This record gives sequence, structure tokens and C-alpha cells, in this order.
Amino acid sequence: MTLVTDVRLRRVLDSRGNPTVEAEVTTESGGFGRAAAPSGASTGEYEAIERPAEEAIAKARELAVPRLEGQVYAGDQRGVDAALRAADGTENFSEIGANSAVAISMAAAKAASDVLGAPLYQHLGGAFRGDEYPTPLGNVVGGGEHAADATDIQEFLAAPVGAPSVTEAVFANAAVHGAVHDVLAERDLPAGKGDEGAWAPSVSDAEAFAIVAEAIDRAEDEVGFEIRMGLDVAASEMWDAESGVYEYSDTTRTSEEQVDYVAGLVDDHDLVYVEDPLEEDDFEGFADLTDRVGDRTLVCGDDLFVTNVERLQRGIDEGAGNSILVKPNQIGTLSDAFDAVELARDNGYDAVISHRSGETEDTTIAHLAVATAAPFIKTGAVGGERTAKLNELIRIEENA
Ligand SMILES: O=C(O)[C@@H](CO)OP(=O)(O)O
Ligand SMILES: [Mg+2]
Repeated sequence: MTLVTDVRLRRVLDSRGNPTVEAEVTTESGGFGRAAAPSGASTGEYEAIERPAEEAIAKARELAVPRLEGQVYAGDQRGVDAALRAADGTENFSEIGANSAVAISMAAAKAASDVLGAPLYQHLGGAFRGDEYPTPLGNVVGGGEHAADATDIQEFLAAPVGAPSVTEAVFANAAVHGAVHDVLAERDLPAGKGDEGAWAPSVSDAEAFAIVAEAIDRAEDEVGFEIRMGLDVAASEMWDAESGVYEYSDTTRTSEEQVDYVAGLVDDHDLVYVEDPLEEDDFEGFADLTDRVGDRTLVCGDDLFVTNVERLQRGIDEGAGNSILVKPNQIGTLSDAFDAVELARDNGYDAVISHRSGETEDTTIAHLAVATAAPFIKTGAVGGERTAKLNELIRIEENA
């Protein structure tokens, strides 16, 4: 029933207005799935390769489609993903592009769930999944590679850890985002928005902490449960390999100083989550920081691990971090993303499912988070391509 009969690929727009790959998979019995690849701006050096959309599509049509149509079953996700790997023939999808690969991989999963008549999270996670929901990490203030002339730290995240349901958590993050707007207006600070919809005022990181803390206080009064703060430092983007320091607008920090600085931030701001506090090759710095604060916060590797089981295994061996960010397009297939989640779980690491800064209305990651019972999902707070996922979580919770 789930034999793949047709794979179509096209260029569509992502949220930055760039072309990205959309895939459609149809099965013998008429099952249909459509999915689109997201795209990063602060991409890790060790990520699978995203090719320009047109090239990725041409290569996938030439190399992958003939190995899929009439050859694999959409219900056999590992079979689909193995065919994609075989068609590509490289470690990092540099032939067909990780953008073509992930779009096809996700579209096949949706086609299979369509045939089965089960929601995608259930097809991916099994019959006993669907009653644990992730806490959404909502990006409310940001800068780095996502907005010019804003904060050095890439993302200030709201984490509504006390929310009684994912629906209330989603609305809580929107309330924090709205409260940041009010606080900025009161302080006469004009601000546009960055790529993920976070406010991007031209302020120091210290001022951003104060603004977000104030906004969280107000939102907590409104919703009546605890909201904490998290960060994506995206430290690789600040790292200057030549001089061996992190470059902030007002200072520089060595690796040791960066560990001290972030450990201080965890305590001063009671952070529940810190992503990429150190650059992507600094396993040792990650291990030091995890030693110091890993008992009270998630130290999460994004550029460090790039959803890659080999890099994650090295982190596990060295005690670097206690959490992994999972982005299917960093590695190219859903099977690889699941393997990363499994390896993490088996070793006491929390998996956090994540969007990219360039997104589409695709909702696959909302299902992936429920399918894996991930404790957190990072998918913004506002903006259509972000609310697509958040609203899907609301629907999943309601069994809609
Ligand atoms: O660094 C990150 O975690 C992501 C998403 O927030 O950004 P990008 O997609 O630009 O890599
Ligand atoms: Mg990141």
C-alpha cells in the first residue's frame, strides 16, 4: 500500500524569501505527503550540505527519484532514507543536497501516515506516544546572525516550564513576546524583528536580560505559572579562531572566561537552558561548563553536535553537554534524526527538537517532538512559519 509511485520536487519560498525545496510523495494506494526543507543562517561547520534549491532538485531528480519510485515503501522510513543515502553516496549529502534529502524523507513519512490514517506523530512514535508534550522555547529577543545591530547573544528564550498544557505554554510565550514590546516602548527603544520574529533592539546583552526578565514577570502575573529564561548563545558565530577569543561588542573572552561568564549567567538569571555556550569545536569547554552547571540547566549542543551521532558520541564520552538540539536538515533524514534522539536518551541527554531561522509552513517538527516525547521544542513565538508548528501542537494536544 505504501509503495512510492511518484516523487515531485519544486522550489518554494522560505520565510526569508529564499528558494527552498518542497517534496511531494504519492503512494500506490493514493497516500500523499508534502514537506519542505528549512534553512539555517548560523549554520554549523559540520552540518550536512544544503545546495542551492535548483541544483539540489536537479540532482535529486537525477540520482534519488529513480531509486525511490516503484522501489521503496513510504511506511518503511529506514528504507526510504537508506535509498536517499545510497543515491547521494557521500557522508554529508553534498550530491543531492540535505535540503532535497530532508524534504523527501519528511514527505515520505507524511505519505505513510496518510495511508495509515494515523497522525504523523503516531506513525513516527508508535501507539504509546502522544501524551507527552514539549515545553516550547519561545525566541523573544535576539540578534547575532539573525538581526543586525542587535544583541550579541543570538536568542533570549522564554521557557514556560510551569504551564499545565502545551496550549497554555504556547500562549504564555506569545504573552512574553507582547510584554517585551511594551517594555521596549516604555524605555523608548525602537525595535524591528529578526529572522525568527524575535524583537531585535539595539541594546547590550545586559539590557536585554533586564528587558526579558521584566517581560517574563509581567507575563507570569498574567498567566499564573512559572516562566523561566533560556539562551542560544550561538558562540561559534562570535569565535575568532585566529586570536582564540570570543568577540563581543564591548569585550573579548577566552574559552575559560566564556565558561565563567556563562556559568555566571546561569546563576544570575536562573537559566533553564543554554545552547551553544561555546564554539563548535570546544568539547572541553562544554565539558567544563556542564561540570559546573549541568545539574541545574540544560547545556545543549547545536553547532557542536549537528544532529550527528558520531559527534554526539564524542560529547557523551567527554561529558560535553547534557542535551542535543535536533534539526533534521542538519543531518538529512528523519532516520538519522531519530538515531540522534535515541543515542541521546540512552545516555541521559535531553533531545530538544528545533526549527531553523529560515522556515516554511511545514509542521513536521511539531510531530517529531511529540513522537519522541522531547522535553522541549524550539520553534519561535510568533510569525506564520513559527505559529504553523505551535498551532499544530495545540491541535495535537486536542486530538484535532
Ligand atoms: O542556531 C539555531 O539554533 C537556529 C535556530 O534558532 O538558527 P539557524 O537556523 O540560523 O542555525
Ligand atoms: Mg543554535
